[in-house]
Amino acid sequence: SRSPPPSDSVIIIGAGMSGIMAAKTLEEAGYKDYIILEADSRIGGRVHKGQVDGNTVEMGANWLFSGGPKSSPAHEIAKKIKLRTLYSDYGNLSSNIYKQGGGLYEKHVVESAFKVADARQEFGTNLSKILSSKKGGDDDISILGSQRLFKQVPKGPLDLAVDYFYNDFEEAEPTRISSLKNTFPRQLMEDFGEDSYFVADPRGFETVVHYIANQFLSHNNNKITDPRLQLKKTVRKINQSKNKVIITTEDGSVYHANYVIVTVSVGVLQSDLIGFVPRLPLWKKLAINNFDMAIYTKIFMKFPYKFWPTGPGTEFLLYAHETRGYFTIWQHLENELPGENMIFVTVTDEESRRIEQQSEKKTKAEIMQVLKKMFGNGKQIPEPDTMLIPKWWSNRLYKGSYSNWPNGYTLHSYHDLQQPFGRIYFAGEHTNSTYLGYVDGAYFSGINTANALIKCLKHFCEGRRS
Ligand SMILES: Cc1cc2nc3c(=O)[nH]c(=O)nc-3n(C[C@H](O)[C@H](O)[C@H](O)COP(=O)(O)OP(=O)(O)OC[C@H]3O[C@@H](n4cnc5c(N)ncnc54)[C@H](O)[C@@H]3O)c2cc1C
Repeated sequence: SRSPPPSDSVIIIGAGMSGIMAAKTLEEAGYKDYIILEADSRIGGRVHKGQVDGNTVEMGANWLFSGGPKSSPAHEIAKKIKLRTLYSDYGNLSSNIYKQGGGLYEKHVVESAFKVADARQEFGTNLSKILSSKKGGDDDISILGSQRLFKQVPKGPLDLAVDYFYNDFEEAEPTRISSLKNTFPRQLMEDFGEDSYFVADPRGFETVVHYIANQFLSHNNNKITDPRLQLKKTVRKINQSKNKVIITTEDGSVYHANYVIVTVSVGVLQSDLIGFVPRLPLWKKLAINNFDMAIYTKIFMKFPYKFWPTGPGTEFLLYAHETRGYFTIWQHLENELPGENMIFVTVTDEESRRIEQQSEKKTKAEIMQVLKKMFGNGKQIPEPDTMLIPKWWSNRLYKGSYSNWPNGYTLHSYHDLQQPFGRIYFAGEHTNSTYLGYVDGAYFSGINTANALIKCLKHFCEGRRS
């Protein structure tokens, strides 16, 4: 276009929860001159259903939370649209932990391991509160560091499996890495509650994002027709000058606007998918590259028949191996998808990276070994008919699952991560310090960043120019 763009035009990069909420916030404030550029052929981003032989599973976000003093906006919408969710009951886990070589640990043995894990967490949470109460102080320690200080470092397969369940199952990174101060207490659970509900609806969790989008983008039969949403547009360059931004996509399209909101994951920002002209300043590059993108992988399997226990109190199972995080956390899907003979295992971090790089055949063989130990009991067990291994890390549009705050990363750096640079604003799960890593974090980040931009359009711009 030859004519100069109107002075309040905005481009939003990414149509995940944060991008959709940023657009909605602009729209409701009367700023309708925006375009959303999304690389994928769908909206929703990391809220993404998959199919296993016709059964819907959630490859990305899966749990919603409740029972706390505040309510989770994602959960509220899920209730409104009657999304099917099932309460995750971990209460019987002490009867469901398998030894490395097979057989269950005795309940009382596991219960004392849980007691120690609870004590570690309590010590860590108290220490974290002390560290946080020092205003402006940068003192922090890793979760593992706090366990050392408590003279209670996990060792042995059972203790490692329990520690992995308490920590990595949520942060998706090892305790050696995660910041104690910025992890405990887990603010999301303090606010929204610890009761977790597993989304199991054939429409998928992503219906929540669609529901929001349909409130302000024109649509027809559930398909968004609004020309301001442009799918299959992978942004490769953001060129910023004094008066505007020029955005180039992979297919050669060029877009002009006055401001841009970048909602891609911190993993994508760490990659070279999007080139910035001029380059991002050092303070911004440090903030981006010192933060962590964790990896969390659910490997879904459908078998010809069930050879694991079903019925009350059996949904969650742990496998305790001497290698921390080696196919530790299992969940069967008998409640969600009865009669479908489905189960999944969760891996994180280096195990996720390893599995993404090796053949499915190799992964299947490893899993069969584990399943044989857990449930074989000398009997033959069948191979899965179908496996689904999401590859969040290899996918250039995500480069991981969700962000995690590493020990040593200061509040000052975090502020730099959130800060706009000139006309470039940042949103996304990783920019919400309260609910970092969650769908609700993405939700609020979209609102907050759009509001900061609206403030700029109205009177005052925060964006540092160098
Ligand atoms: C395996 C897994 C499990 C999870 N479990 C939970 C859970 O149980 N509960 C929970 O609350 N949260 C969970 N999360 C986290 C949650 O899914 C995310 O925090 C949230 O969805 C992130 O939203 P976002 O808008 O910040 O980012 P995204 O959803 O990543 O949106 C960014 C969008 O930008 C697009 N994009 C990337 N690069 C470009 C480009 N160059 N040009 C154009 N578009 C681009 C992407 O395609 C994407 O659609 C999980 C995530 C994963 C992956």
